[in-house]
Amino acid sequence: DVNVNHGDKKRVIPALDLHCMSWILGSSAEGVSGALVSGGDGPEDTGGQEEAEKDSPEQNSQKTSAPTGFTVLGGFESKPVHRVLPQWLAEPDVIHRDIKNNLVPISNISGISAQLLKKLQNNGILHFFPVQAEVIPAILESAQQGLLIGRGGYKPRDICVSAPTGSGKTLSFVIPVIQVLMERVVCEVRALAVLPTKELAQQVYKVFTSYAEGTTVKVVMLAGQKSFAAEQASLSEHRRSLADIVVATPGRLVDHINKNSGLCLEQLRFLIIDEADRMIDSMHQSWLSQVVKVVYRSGSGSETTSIFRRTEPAHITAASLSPPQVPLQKLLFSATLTQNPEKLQQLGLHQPRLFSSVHSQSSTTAAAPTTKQDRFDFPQGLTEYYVPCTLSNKPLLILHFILRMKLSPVLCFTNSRENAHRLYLLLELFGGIQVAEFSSRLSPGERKKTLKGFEQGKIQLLISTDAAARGIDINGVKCVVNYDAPQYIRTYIHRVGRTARAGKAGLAFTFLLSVQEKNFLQMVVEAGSPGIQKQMVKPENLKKKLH
Ligand SMILES: Nc1ncnc2c1ncn2[C@@H]1O[C@H](COP(=O)(O)OP(=O)(O)OP(=O)(O)O)[C@@H](O)[C@H]1O
Repeated sequence: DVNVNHGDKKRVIPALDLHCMSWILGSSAEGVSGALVSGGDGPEDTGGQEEAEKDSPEQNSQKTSAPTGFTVLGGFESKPVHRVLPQWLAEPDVIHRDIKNNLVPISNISGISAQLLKKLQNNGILHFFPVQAEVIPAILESAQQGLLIGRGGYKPRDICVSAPTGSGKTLSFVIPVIQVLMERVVCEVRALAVLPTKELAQQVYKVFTSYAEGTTVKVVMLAGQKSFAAEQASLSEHRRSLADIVVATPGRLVDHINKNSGLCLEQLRFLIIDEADRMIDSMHQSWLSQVVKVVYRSGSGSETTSIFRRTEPAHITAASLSPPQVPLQKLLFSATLTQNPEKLQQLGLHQPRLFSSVHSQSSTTAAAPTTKQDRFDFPQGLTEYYVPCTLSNKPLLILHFILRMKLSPVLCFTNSRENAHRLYLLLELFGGIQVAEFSSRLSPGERKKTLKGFEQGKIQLLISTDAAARGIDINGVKCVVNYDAPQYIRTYIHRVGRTARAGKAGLAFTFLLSVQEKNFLQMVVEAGSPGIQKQMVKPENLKKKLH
């Protein structure tokens, strides 16, 4: 047996392995170097190393070098092995971060009908934000040939978009999808947007319906807002589809697929996955594989001989190129899209194209190693602060922000619904401010009413769990307070992203106990925050009368 040194790690290679290695060396040197790399660097192997070191102390003391004539390949001591990003992730199409200075007049983007341009104008949208100016033409271009794959088997590339919170990602898929579907003849479900929560589905549904109004395009929501039977009735009538676009939550979607409720996805052209990183995390529910299965159902049965059969993408052959079929294109959106290729792999993307605003020094190139933590972009108008605090002065601090600093409306996040409820009761008892809570304690109807009241300025302070952290677009939130510091960077980014939306300014304060400071600040800086400043509130300011 032999000890091989990998930098500061040692690995015992049994004599039998050495035999094998010299045999392999003769046939495939690459195989050996690969085996050694994974042996020395992979975290899975650490246990194995420790085991080996424990089991054979006398071997450890030997410090033997490789036998004469045997060369260890790879230069492990000087060259650590790094994972390299695939090119599409390492070199994205860049989206400008600065919204205000990169507005594009809506008429400059070709391919949008006069009817849609008019609607945009009526909704007060005269310019596209940078993400829209990049992504709308890309989606329109991918459907240039109509809804079918043309001769030659052209299949559009899937599109991934990583752009900050509040940068306008919703319209960047709503506009092109409506534009493409306006030209359809028969009503069939051709676009499916999947969102993680009821509230988000409702929000996206509203945007879709507002732009589909006056066209023949029909939008249906499957998010459990209505009874199952009512949703089923809205999908089809006498086997005729009543929906072009379906907006759904994964649970309800799978329910409709399993119960065969009349949701036909055999003509699905666009699969929109909003809040994509969260949706990847919920992949254990296997909603995506269920969708893909029903999309390609027509190609697997007895109708396979039909000219309009739809087959799952596989190797391209002359035969596979000839029949025209509808391609399924995936469109992914998130403010915190993972850069982890293994996670993205679960989505089965086809030649993906990434649009990202993550600034260049943080995005890794094919030659550079990936960093330990994903880096993201923050909205430009956001100013971040942390406020050192103690457990007992937190309630006084939040009152100080509202009553002294006059920062309302404030959206305040806690880490649990119990904490949200307790703080709500305490502040109600204190009196003098309009306060409400938002969590799963409330029914969907109550939640909707609360958000509306907050948006209308009837509520000064909304205390929420992470139920309102993602995607929710509440107009006029000036300030976000993390009453409880978030544990994960993604949670932080989505929470603070409820302010500083659409190029506006906003403030975010995070209350930090002294034990939390070091780790939290490190997490935020490593994620790419442009800077988080310290905001001290003097104890004497909290002692003065607040009313
Ligand atoms: N071109 C535009 N001009 C003016 N306002 C816009 C434009 N595009 C979007 N907005 C507004 O900006 C706000 C944020 O847009 P949107 O909700 O699409 O952001 P997002 O990128 O999806 O954010 P999040 O990641 O938090 O979900 C919305 O209120 C929307 O109406």
